Amino acid sequence: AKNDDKKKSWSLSDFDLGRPLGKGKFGNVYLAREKESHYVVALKVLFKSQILDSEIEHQVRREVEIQCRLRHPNILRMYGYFHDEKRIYLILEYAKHGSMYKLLKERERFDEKTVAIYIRDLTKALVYCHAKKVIHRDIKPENLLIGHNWELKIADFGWSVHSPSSRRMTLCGTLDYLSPEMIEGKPHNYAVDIWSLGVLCYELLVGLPPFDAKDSHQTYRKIRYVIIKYPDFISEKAKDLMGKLLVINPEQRLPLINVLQHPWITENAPEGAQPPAFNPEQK
Ligand SMILES: Cc1cc(Cn2cc(-c3c(Cl)cnc4nc(-c5cn(C)nc5C)[nH]c34)cn2)no1
Repeated sequence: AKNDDKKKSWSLSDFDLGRPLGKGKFGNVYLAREKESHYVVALKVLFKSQILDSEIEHQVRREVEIQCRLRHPNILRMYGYFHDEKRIYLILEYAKHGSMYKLLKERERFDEKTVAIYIRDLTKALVYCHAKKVIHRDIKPENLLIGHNWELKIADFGWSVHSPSSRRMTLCGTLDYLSPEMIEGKPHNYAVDIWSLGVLCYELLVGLPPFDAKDSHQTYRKIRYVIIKYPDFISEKAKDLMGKLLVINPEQRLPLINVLQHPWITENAPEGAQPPAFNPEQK
């Protein structure tokens, strides 16, 4: 029923609502099923009052306009949106296996072949975004969901912008993924996503982000001087790739296209290699 979800203007009565999937500051995400097709979606419900109060209306508008335009297997689809008097509803793809954040907590860390597959797929999604002049700016386990075939999907484009941008962002949430130029409020571009790809690679391999520290000042300092310790179980090739992504000068970071040709990726995540399935009982 591809074409009619273009023409159709949706409303809440088109859906049976299911359990809450996640709660956020501005609203919640519910499992939902479209009544006619029985198609299962994730319905993100945002309160207009909260949005207007917090002046993040432009952010929500941008999230919608950006995510509706992006079509990629490793980017969570937005099928449409609608609103009623009090709320805005975003009709999103349902990611069957939840967030990378939860999976990482459950498994502590992943083996190098699994991480290389995730990084390969995330890099392809970012190459696609950058080709459409979109920088995500908020790549971290909380914003990555796991689909039906255990494939990674970038979600939550609430922080994405069109490059270049120097929009001041209230530093809410973890600092661990911020690049040096964002910390210093300098104009930033696509290269911030290359930096956060390096941070994510480390966290998936080690189980902790590379600049983890007891307080934010220590984290700032570690980021600004790129102070990283690699555990001895990390391979030389993995360290080589992260060392080429976590570079202070944005221009000197390894371009995403070259990430796909790096030996650690080509040897651990050859074309066609799929992410492993993690069954809940498998501990
Ligand atoms: C508000 C608010 C909360 C969030 C974070 N968030 C995203 C989801 C979510 C989405 Cl958008 C799509 N598919 C999902 N699948 C799950 C899920 C599946 N399992 C087995 N467990 C969970 C959880 N969550 C999904 C939920 N919360 N963004 O804005």
